[in-house]
Amino acid sequence: MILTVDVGNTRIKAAVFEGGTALEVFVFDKNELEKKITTILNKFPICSDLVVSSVGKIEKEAFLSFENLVKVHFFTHEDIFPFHNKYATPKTLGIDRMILAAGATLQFPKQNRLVIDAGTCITYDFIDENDNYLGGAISPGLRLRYEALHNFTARLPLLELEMPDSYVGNSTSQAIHSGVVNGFVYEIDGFIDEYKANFSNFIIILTGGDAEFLAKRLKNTIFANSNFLLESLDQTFQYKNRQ
Ligand SMILES: Nc1ncnc2c1ncn2[C@@H]1O[C@H](COP(=O)(O)OP(=O)(O)O)[C@@H](O)[C@H]1O
Ligand SMILES: CC(C)(COP(=O)(O)O)[C@@H](O)C(=O)NCCC(=O)O
Ligand SMILES: [K+]
Repeated sequence: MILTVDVGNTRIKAAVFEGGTALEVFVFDKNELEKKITTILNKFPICSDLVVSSVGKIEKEAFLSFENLVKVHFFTHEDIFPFHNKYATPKTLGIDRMILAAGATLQFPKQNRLVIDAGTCITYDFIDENDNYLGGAISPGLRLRYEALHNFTARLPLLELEMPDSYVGNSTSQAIHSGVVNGFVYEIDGFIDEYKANFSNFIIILTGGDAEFLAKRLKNTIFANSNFLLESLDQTFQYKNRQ
């Protein structure tokens, strides 16, 4: 039994896995890390390993206090991944993107794969059928768009996510909702169309905090798997142990 932990820029997600199945998923804030991990390990005392990927401000040191309970594995660029990394700056590639690419490679062998992670940022990662990781894109996520409009202007309010009535926003708030929500959906459909035009066959994996919201609104039919990064951590850890 292993505990996987994904430290993103907004929240921490964790799951206990046994034989490839998530038994329970937890979502919490950075300042609750120590308390939550302790609670989880008390609930699942037969956990042998704690497997982490972090792109947030939390480093390996934050997990060292658990070393008397479990083996701690903090993924880094030095680990072995099941794809050929063609990124021009492999050392600066987000470790979350590497785990997503590894999960896609292991779970969907020998095909083109596009992973879209709609979290703090939207990340796009493409791994071709020969297991070459080619790169993708990074753009602001849904919440970040609302916050950026407010933080970098004098007159735009900070709004909570709401479905716009129309693409023609007829008030300041409707114009913001249209720009943020429709812009977010159009961008992702636009990228998918671009990949479709260039690759006859590929699978799309949609994940991240906004995946469920997004899946219902895309023109392209895609199922959301909010736990894909946690599943990929489990699979990449099993892969590493087979090497
Ligand atoms: N309770 C919540 N707190 C923060 N963000 C949330 C929450 N529920 C949904 N979201 C959405 O999730 C997105 C962040 O996704 P998440 O996967 O948590 O990010 P990260 O992996 O970067 O930490 C935000 O754009 C926001 O719209
Ligand atoms: C792009 C990211 C900020 C996404 O983080 P997230 O939205 O998952 O919190 C992260 O993958 C990162 O810090 N990447 C480094 C740059 C790169 O991947 O090229
Ligand atoms: K992301």
